[in-house]
Amino acid sequence: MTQAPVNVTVTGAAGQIGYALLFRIASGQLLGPDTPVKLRLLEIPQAVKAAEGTALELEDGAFPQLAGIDIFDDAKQAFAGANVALLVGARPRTKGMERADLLEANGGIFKPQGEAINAGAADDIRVLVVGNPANTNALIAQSHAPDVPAERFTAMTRLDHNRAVAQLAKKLDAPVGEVRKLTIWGNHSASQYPDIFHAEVAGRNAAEAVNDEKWLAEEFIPRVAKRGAEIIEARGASSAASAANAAIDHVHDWVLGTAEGDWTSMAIPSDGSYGVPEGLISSFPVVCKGGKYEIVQGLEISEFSRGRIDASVGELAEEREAVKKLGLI
Ligand SMILES: NC(=O)C1=CN([C@@H]2O[C@H](COP(=O)(O)OP(=O)(O)OC[C@H]3O[C@@H](n4cnc5c(N)ncnc54)[C@H](O)[C@@H]3O)[C@@H](O)[C@H]2O)C=CC1
Ligand SMILES: O=C([O-])CC(=O)C(=O)O
Repeated sequence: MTQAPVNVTVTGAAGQIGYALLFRIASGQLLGPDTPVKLRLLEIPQAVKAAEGTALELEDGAFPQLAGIDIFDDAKQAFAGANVALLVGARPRTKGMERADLLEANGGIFKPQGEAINAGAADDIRVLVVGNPANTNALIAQSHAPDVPAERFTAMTRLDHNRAVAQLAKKLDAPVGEVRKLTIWGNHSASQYPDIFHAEVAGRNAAEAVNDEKWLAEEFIPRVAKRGAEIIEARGASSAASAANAAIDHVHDWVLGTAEGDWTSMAIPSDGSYGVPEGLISSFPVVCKGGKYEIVQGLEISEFSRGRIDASVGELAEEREAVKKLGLI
């Protein structure tokens, strides 16, 4: 390891995703085993002590890739020099809260974090927003970082992607490693559209192999889209280790590339491809190479898919209007 350490800022470090995520980063799974990392943890003042406890445990891991840990309750300091930023901390919805209240509460978090990224992050900063509502939180942060290229702000739909891969593999009784080219379109919400029409399983077209539109419409799509709620119901808490795993996958593939002959799903600022209004942070099929992502072009979109993509993208456009009205973007 002769390389200079990469600064990775993680917000919400004392939360449940943070706890699962930090050990994976420290062990070299985010950026590869040869890249040393320095962790910069951001928490609210009341949770700094808990983050310090996690830092003690990280130390006890004796990870050769971990070059240091700093803990902050100030965003400007936490993002100073950041090369990778994982924005996990967010305000969860509580009883009686309307969607607009949630957007407003999160605006109070993602606006100053966007400003802090703009002020002090490294030139090669890459941002992944995990905290919900992830797509629109990413839009808020991005709009307050005018000096950072817009495409560096992304939101996480990789958990949805991985969930869809697993469900499809199970249906076809195939190993997950045989599933390729699946796509999540739209918002990380129940309106998302997991698309298997271009997917392949063991080299065969997945939709043809499944050959069961009823299963697709009534089981697969709702199961993937509502998996978050299913986990909450079963575990009594929202997905944490699987969300951390997906965050690792997202950044790993963005920096180190997607596998040859495959693609992944990332929520990224739309360039207008596939009729998604420009600027919305919406999930697309992407290929990553040389540290950059590119939308997979030229896929044929059936009527079945079109309606579902439009519905999810419509929801994103409504969220954008709502945060505009609140003066958050
Ligand atoms: N995009 C996705 O696929 C998924 C997103 N999520 C979302 O990720 C977020 C985090 O989930 P958990 O870790 O389970 O929540 P958690 O409640 O266990 O942890 C959140 C942490 O964020 C901290 N925090 C709050 N405001 C902060 C701020 N301004 N700066 C820094 N830290 C702050 C809190 O103190 C807390 O420690 C939630 O919004 C959740 O809905 C969860 C699963 C999947
Ligand atoms: O549903 C939730 O609250 C957490 C989440 O985003 C997911 O598991 O996909």
